[in-house]
Amino acid sequence: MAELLALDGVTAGYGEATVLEDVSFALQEGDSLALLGRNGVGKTSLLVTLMGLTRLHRGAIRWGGADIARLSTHKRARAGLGWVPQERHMFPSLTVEEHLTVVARPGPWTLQRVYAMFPRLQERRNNMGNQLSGGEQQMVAIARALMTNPRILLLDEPMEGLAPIIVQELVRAIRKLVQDEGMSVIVVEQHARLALSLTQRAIVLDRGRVVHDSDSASLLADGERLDRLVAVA
Ligand SMILES: Nc1ncnc2c1ncn2[C@@H]1O[C@H](COP(=O)(O)OP(=O)(O)OP(=O)(O)O)[C@@H](O)[C@H]1O
Repeated sequence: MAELLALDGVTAGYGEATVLEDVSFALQEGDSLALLGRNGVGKTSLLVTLMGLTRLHRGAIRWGGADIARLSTHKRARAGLGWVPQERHMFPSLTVEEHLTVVARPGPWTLQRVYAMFPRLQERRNNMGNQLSGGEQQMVAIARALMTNPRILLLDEPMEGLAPIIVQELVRAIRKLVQDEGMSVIVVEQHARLALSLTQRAIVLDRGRVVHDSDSASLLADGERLDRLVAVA
């Protein structure tokens, strides 16, 4: 299958400060990646770098084979990078349905299909952004990214701060996206075991460097190693 995304020796950061060091990996269409590591190791910065919001000091980022280093965030989104940032950016004066329709672009993901993925959003479609629970906001954030018809979803700690029952609902939806719909995803998650159970491949960062790269199942099976890599010291 064709290469979707490739990072080649990416060193990036904020201004002169370097936060990511020599990060390399490649994903094919339909791949799912768990991006793990302790707090502050650079996971969010990696997603932000893919969106062009850090300074790329060295290395290359290829998207569908083309170098995207000079593309604006907006153009990267239009090119199919579906970013779901940690802050969910709800608009208090828009309904759920308006959140979804204003960003819609042609493609297989329609309002109907997104509602089938998140039935709760269909029930809440006339609610305003500020009348939603944290879990519902997270669903809107993912659904909104789907409405742009992305080729990959970049999910930044989608389960953070959510009640267990909502986490279950979200996990079911993400699993469906990955396994049944073949959606490419990168999931940043503090709940490492959960992220590993959702994905095929896992990368662990430590102080901005890749310190582990394997299939998710084998890291999940090696609990001792996993704890060593991601547990809070
Ligand atoms: N906008 C910014 N400007 C300067 N430094 C930043 C900025 N955002 C993050 N950093 C620094 O970059 C480093 C990596 O942070 P990042 O948020 O990417 O880590 P993370 O692994 O996602 O952590 P967490 O799980 O806590 O979100 C940290 O040292 C952080 O202080």
